[in-house]
Amino acid sequence: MSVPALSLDGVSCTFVARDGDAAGYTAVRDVSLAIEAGEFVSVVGPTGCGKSTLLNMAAGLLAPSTGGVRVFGEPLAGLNRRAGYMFQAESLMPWRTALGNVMAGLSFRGARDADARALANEWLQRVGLAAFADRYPHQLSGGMRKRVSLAQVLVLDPDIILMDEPFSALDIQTRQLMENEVLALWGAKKKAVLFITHDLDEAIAMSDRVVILSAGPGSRVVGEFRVDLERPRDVAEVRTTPSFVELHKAIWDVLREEVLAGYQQQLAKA
Ligand SMILES: Nc1ncnc2c1ncn2[C@@H]1O[C@H](COP(=O)(O)OP(=O)(O)OP(=O)(O)O)[C@@H](O)[C@H]1O
Repeated sequence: MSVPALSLDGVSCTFVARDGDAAGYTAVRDVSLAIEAGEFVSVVGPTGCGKSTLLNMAAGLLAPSTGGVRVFGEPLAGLNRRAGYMFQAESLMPWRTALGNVMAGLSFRGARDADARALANEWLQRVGLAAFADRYPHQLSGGMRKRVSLAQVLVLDPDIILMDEPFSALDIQTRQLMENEVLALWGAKKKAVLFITHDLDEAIAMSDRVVILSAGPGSRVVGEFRVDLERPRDVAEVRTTPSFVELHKAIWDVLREEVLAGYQQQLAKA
């Protein structure tokens, strides 16, 4: 059997409470999830259930309180260096041009300037920004900045890509364009992807598998659905197919309960 690119093995994460509560707050409890090389997996769940916490553990930014993370079979200690991350927040360096931003990771890794420049230009071209290489982030649109971030991640050729609601700040049309671009790039050179979103349509349209987390505290996996929709997919078109609609209904049947539970908890906290 092949070794998964990424596996979370019975991970839990308890945050220490600031109010002196000795038990702290357990965001996720006993979650196991394996992503094969080349597989695109989305995790959905109600707001605040612990999706980002899972991703941060996979990135090595947060150590699990119990359980462990393995990367291609090796226990992860410290940062996950085989993974590239793309987060919801803007991550570009405002003092560097688009090209400078894409080159940065290569330079940090010790690449020769000319090589880094050539590869970064190649990636800017792939994400449709060849003509904008000299622009600074503030001179680019939100969608363009996301494209630069994408190039910044992919230029390093990571085996695993971790994405935390990367397009949630974009308008719907730009978002769909970006989703299609990600799928095209992923299809050309399949990597293991862990994609976090609260948008079920996006999760189904993009993924091979959708994993559902329960409402917190102590979120756990409450459902897992394989998405056998044909590829290549157009994220806007695929949503209108009967198989998509059927799958959406089946997943929503499970997710709805959790979303309602999460909402109730938020009201209780307020
Ligand atoms: N550093 C921290 N200290 C204490 N509690 C935290 C910390 N980080 C997250 N939490 C709590 O853990 C829970 C899970 O947070 P997380 O950000 O993983 O959820 P999420 O599912 O990604 O949320 P959203 O969908 O709103 O982005 C939340 O209740 C949050 O308040």
